[in-house]
Amino acid sequence: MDLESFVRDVPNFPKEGVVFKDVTPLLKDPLAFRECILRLSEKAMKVDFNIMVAPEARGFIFAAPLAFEIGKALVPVRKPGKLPYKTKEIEYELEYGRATLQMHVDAINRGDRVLIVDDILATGGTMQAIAEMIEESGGEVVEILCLAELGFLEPRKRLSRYSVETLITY
Ligand SMILES: O=P(O)(O)OC[C@H]1O[C@H](OP(=O)(O)OP(=O)(O)O)[C@H](O)[C@@H]1O
Ligand SMILES: Nc1ncnc2[nH]cnc12
Repeated sequence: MDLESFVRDVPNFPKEGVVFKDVTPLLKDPLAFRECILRLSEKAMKVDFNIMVAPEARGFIFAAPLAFEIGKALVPVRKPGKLPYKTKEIEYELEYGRATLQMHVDAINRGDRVLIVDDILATGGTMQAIAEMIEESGGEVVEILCLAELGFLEPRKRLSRYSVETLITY
């Protein structure tokens, strides 16, 4: 199945010059979404890790069924003010602006082996920020796994310290 055909380009969203990769057509097609989760599972099962970490909001959509499918722990990274316990946070830049993400201070323990999951890898800013929080907590990022990467933004250069796997490359 050609998963790429279920991702729609929306020019000039959320701002002029950005071509937004819209995954909602993929979510709306049960067979395509299922195929996507199974293909991500195949990749994730090759990795020796104990915790999956994913950012709000689109990361959750892919990480939750994936964690369920392969029986792994899931740690949510959220936008500010959403997590109820003590948090650590990081400010970062992504393709279309600046943002902040938070994680519970006790979510990652020293020695944890972490797989980070998201939908779109654009500049890699979001992944780099999450990796920093994980490493500050003593965890090791063993892989970054995303549905699609925007190769022309060269996220792999910025993430050269990490193993990066994706299903679609633009
Ligand atoms: O590689 P980058 O340049 O950092 O961009 C990628 C990030 O941008 C999007 O999230 P967004 O912050 O738009 O949040 P959302 O999932 O709530 O839509 C996407 O889901 C990734 O997390
Ligand atoms: N072009 C893009 N499409 C969808 N999500 C994104 N996150 C960052 N850049 C993006």
